[in-house]
Amino acid sequence: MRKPIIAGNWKMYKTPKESLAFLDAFLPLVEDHTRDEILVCPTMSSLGYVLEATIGTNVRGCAQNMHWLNEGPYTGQTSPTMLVSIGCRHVLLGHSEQRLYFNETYERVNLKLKAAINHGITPIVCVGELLAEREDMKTEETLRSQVRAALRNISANEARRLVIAYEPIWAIGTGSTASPEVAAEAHKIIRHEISHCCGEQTAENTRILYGGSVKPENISALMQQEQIDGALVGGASLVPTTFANIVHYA
Ligand SMILES: O=C(CO)COP(=O)(O)O
Repeated sequence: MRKPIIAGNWKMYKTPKESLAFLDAFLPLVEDHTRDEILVCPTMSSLGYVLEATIGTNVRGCAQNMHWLNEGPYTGQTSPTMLVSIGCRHVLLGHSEQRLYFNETYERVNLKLKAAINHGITPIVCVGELLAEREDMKTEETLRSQVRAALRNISANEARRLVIAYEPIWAIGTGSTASPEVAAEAHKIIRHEISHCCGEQTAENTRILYGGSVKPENISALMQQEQIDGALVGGASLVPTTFANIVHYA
């Protein structure tokens, strides 16, 4: 059984004060919820506050990125040991906004993935095709090569905690969600490639989340697909009641 994850990616929104105000409103709305793991991913400046405010609750704070080394002359970066030191046990890796605007590559995602695993941090690796790739019938090829590059030299044992997020770039922030069938088809391709890289059992156990214009109105149809094990929510996770509704309708 794969326990679903509902994660809210706050991107570059919310100061520490706004993050804490969100949690004040949100935590009571989901406090009895045990069916899914619930994550929020604030910016680095808010992460410590969020981690502290969620101690003893069913919500966890997740970093939006990290470096693969423990320390060094890398301005602007945060290391896995630094995340662990503030109690952070989840990280997003290879988000499309990192890939599109900050030259993130799957070679680096692979290094980060290994570092996360070595530090006991659950990695949520993002993959997903551009609209042009979908239109050129290159979705399968793109997803397979992304998964293969991210999972290079990762053993089945290391991939135990792996989570993948399928986020088609054409669905992010556009309001046009992938249909449940289209998403499920992509998840099947991803699961197949995981099986290729790390074995069938790993593929069966890996949670694959869908992301891209998830809202309270479309979450339950998406979650009805056997292949879809949760959601990575952007814009709709910024408002406590909206995100709580997504958690409840999932
Ligand atoms: O990028 C996303 C989550 O990581 C999706 O963003 P939206 O839900 O705003 O489309």
